[in-house]
Amino acid sequence: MKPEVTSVGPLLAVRGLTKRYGARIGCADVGFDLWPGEVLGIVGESGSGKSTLLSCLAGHLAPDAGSVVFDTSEGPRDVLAMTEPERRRLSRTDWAFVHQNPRDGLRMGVTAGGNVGERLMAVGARNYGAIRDRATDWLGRVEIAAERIDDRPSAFSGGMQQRLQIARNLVTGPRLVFMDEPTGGLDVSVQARLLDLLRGLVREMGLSVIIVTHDLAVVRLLADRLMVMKSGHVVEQGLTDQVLDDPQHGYTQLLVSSVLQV
Ligand SMILES: Nc1ncnc2c1ncn2[C@@H]1O[C@H](COP(=O)(O)OP(=O)(O)OP(=O)(O)O)[C@@H](O)[C@H]1O
Repeated sequence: MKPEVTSVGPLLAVRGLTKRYGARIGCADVGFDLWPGEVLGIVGESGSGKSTLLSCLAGHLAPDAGSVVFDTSEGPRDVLAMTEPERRRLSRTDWAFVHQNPRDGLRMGVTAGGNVGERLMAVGARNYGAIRDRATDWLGRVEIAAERIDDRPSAFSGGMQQRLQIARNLVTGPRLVFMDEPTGGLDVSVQARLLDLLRGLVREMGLSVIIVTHDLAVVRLLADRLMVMKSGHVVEQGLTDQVLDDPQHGYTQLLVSSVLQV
């Protein structure tokens, strides 16, 4: 019998990632490993470089230096050295990206069922009935009533739109999910419910996630590990509870004590 091949390395290995905007630093010399099933939170005040870093990692922005090695099904590959079609394929199959604004991650002119179903079609699903069944199932998992399947997201509340974006992203079982302030821009009560839902899905699916947020409550609940950014640099990283309960860097201490308005 052939031995099962199991991956032994990190899912994502990032080294020396640097992006400048002219003389201004976006992010500088960022490095970390993300292991399968791990949730990494990236926190820092506004302008600290979180979005720049996430955009570079997800291939939306070309960094000036560094490497982002992803453990593809054919072995580790530097994402930055991939061709555009290769990267697009990765974004459709192994990767998912949950935007802060659901409008950036949904097709507003397509029905809720279509939004979820077209992701399945992008990875090869062809049977209409089976696609609709999977879409219905996923709407249920994100607490959207099945009877809304033929409604367009423009008829949904902000919270529903965000849950639909999550269903669209997770339906194909991605190996790595990027999230950019997924609970930002929502009412506090809606945020709490969404966070609960996300936590359930992350645990149930054993997702590997990189999540950017300025909200420490979000990472406290979701992230195994935390990276704290200031002025484009990582100033502290470690296990979430350790970093939040016993911050070593003065900047993290300020963040945690809420002296800094993030
Ligand atoms: N397109 C751009 N052109 C020039 N400078 C930029 C651009 N985007 C970001 N920056 C600068 O890069 C630095 C990091 O910004 P970035 O948006 O990554 O931070 P952030 O932590 O995500 O902030 P926020 O939480 O407000 O989104 C800031 O100094 C910002 O002014």
